[in-house]
Amino acid sequence: MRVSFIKMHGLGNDFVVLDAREEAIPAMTPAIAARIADRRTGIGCDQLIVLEAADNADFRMRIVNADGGEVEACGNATRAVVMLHGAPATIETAAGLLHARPGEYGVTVDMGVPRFGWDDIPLSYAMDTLSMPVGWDGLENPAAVNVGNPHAIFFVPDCDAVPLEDLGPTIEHDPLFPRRVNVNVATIETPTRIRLRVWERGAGLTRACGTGACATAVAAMRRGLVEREVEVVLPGGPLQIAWGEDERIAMTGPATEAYRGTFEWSHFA
Ligand SMILES: N[C@H](CCC[C@H](N)C(=O)O)C(=O)O
Repeated sequence: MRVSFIKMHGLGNDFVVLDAREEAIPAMTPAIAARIADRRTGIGCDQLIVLEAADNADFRMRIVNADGGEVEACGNATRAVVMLHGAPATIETAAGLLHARPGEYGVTVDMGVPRFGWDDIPLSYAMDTLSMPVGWDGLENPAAVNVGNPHAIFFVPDCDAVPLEDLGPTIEHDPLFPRRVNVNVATIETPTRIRLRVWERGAGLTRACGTGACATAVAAMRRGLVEREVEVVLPGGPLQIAWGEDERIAMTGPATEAYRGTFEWSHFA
């Protein structure tokens, strides 16, 4: 069966988008997803995004990491699918309903209210999630935030100097994080600007991470390091993050369609 796809990215965090609303696609298993995402033998992407019809939303968005694991949230992909939709949208995700709208500066997504409880992250046992009494080879005292998905955030003098390709997988798979974790290393440049690199759960180093930018901005605000509206600069470019008085996070940034194509499903099944 030939399947159509759209290759998209948000600041270089790239996606293979399958629109199953009109054209049904065969069952997506973790193994099939990982084969499609493989950059050498597949199409290649950080995440696979499957759009489905939804009863109480404009559509449902399923997010599958490059390792085949289905996860709750993806900020950059949310902007991408809303750009495809071309109008304000309510999107059903495993983390709940998201609201988003295209605008002059890209797409703005209401990412909802972040959670900070140790069991909301989740962590394996109770601890202060604003400054956790843990460390890994020089990365110490992270914050933890759940923005639909779990994030650990380390504030460091120079995020570019951190060997994230080595420490990322170690922290991602630490038993402290029963659902694993996205690993963020951030440098506060000014009260309105944060530099960020992310090792993503199930995808590795990416050019950008929307949920990572949201989690990092909120953690920095909770620590009094930045204002309530900041620019988060990732390797792929900047995102604007605001944390409103209503406790909801607004993320604004670009999304890009790269190309469209088709592939033979049986090649990956
Ligand atoms: N790796 C993330 C999912 C994708 C998040 C990232 N691509 C974003 O833009 O938020 C996780 O397992 O929670």
